[in-house]
Amino acid sequence: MTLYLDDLRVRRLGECRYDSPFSEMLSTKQTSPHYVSEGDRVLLEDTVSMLAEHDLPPGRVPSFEAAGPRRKIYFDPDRVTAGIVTCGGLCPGLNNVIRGLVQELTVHYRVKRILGFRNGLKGLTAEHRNDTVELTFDRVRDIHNVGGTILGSSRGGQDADEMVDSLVMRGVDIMFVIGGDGGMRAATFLSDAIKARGLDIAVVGVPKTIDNDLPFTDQSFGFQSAFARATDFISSVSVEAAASPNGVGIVKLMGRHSGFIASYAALAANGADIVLVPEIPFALGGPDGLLAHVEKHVRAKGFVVIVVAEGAGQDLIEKHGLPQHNGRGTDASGNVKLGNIGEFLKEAINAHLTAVGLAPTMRYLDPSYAIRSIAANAYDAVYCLRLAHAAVHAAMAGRTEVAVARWRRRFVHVPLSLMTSRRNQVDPDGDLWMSVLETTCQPAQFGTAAGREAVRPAAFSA
Ligand SMILES: Nc1ncnc2c1ncn2[C@@H]1O[C@H](COP(=O)(O)OP(=O)(O)O)[C@@H](O)[C@H]1O
Ligand SMILES: O=P(O)(O)OC[C@H]1O[C@](O)(COP(=O)(O)O)[C@@H](O)[C@@H]1O
Ligand SMILES: [Mg+2]
Repeated sequence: MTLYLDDLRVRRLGECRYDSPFSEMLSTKQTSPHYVSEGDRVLLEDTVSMLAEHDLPPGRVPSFEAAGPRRKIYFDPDRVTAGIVTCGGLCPGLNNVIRGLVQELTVHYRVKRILGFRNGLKGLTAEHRNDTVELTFDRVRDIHNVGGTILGSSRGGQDADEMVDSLVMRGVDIMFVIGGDGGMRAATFLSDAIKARGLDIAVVGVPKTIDNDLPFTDQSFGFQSAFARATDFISSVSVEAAASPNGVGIVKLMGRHSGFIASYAALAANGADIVLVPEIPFALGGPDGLLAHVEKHVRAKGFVVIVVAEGAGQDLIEKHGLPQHNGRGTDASGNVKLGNIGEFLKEAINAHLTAVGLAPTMRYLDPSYAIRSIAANAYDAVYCLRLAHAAVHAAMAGRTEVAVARWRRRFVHVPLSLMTSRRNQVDPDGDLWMSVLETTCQPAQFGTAAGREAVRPAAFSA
């Protein structure tokens, strides 16, 4: 998808007429290596070759509006009501973002009314719209020390017009939606419905995903805390596998369509022999298949450690798996329910090693919720706070249909629709995956493309 400057422009509700509380601080600021002034923009691309491909004058190259405070703002803080909602799966740092939004709104902009809608976007339905929490700084002061979200979250679709009715009835001028791809999509529908009615309500998204699968953001908040926690489980199975006869350690980590957690956790633990991600299909059987590779490790050093992302190898489960491992349908938000690749591998490897006379000791861990329910670490705490600052500045300056993100280390405004225009995935040709291959020494692929189709592993032969 080629993006042009106009695709990256952010919608504004109108002219900014009020002095911002930051106007004095900003009066002498200009772009420097560590600051982007409000009149400047941040490049979408960052290599000479990519820029050269466009062959455009500097003012036309694709670029994002920089996030941050403006000298003039759109909303009169005295008359603003802000709303906050968290939706979708949990992720470390949700409470930090809520706290940061409330702190910035109340301390600097002196906004007096902030409503927390409960249990995700369900909280904006007619049935639940009056069941809100008044968010004051006192109420949120200590919430960043715990995981989860004080507002609750949920999955499942809602009617956009009903949600707009709720915002109107509760007098909300600015709505902050902290959510993943589903939440960003819902925020886009909400913005569309607001625009169709000609209402003066800003919608600002704070992208949240433990899977790190949202585009136009270097890494999503909470991701670092989550993969750091995941390394503990890799270490545990490594210790167990190494101490057991023919030990096989398997850790299944979250990552529905993107193997970032598995890749980063494996790099951090630096103890995995094999990493399997949804982006790179693999074959089980055959001389260069996964099972042969596992066997090689067990024969050579007595054990093997495998890190697998939950979305990996779904084609194999469909084809060779036992019915209890299959995925079934979709969840309330329309996300596919995946087959259990961890259990599938456990049985396939157990059967294979037993068949070749290496009866294994299997050590399997599925820490899923244990890694996403924790509090944010120090790095993510800072990141969440800065995203919250950016979101409040964007909203007060009348930006709408926008998400705040960190792109190439700068905080920027990304049009909401772009956040769901593609999925961030581990690039098999990218340098992250190269690092995984360098670290694990696993082959670039298990089985040839043709082999992946044709080879049926012995363990699952009819
Ligand atoms: N296609 C959709 N249409 C309308 N609303 C959606 C859609 N997908 C998701 N949503 C809304 O976004 C919320 C969160 O989506 P979900 O996929 O569960 O999590 P996430 O935001 O983490 O990806 C859902 O509760 C629902 O309200
Ligand atoms: O059991 P739940 O709540 O549906 O969550 C499971 C899924 O949530 C995820 O963490 C991602 O969810 P989000 O898109 O909501 O961030 C996946 O990795 C995982 O498959
Ligand atoms: Mg999602």
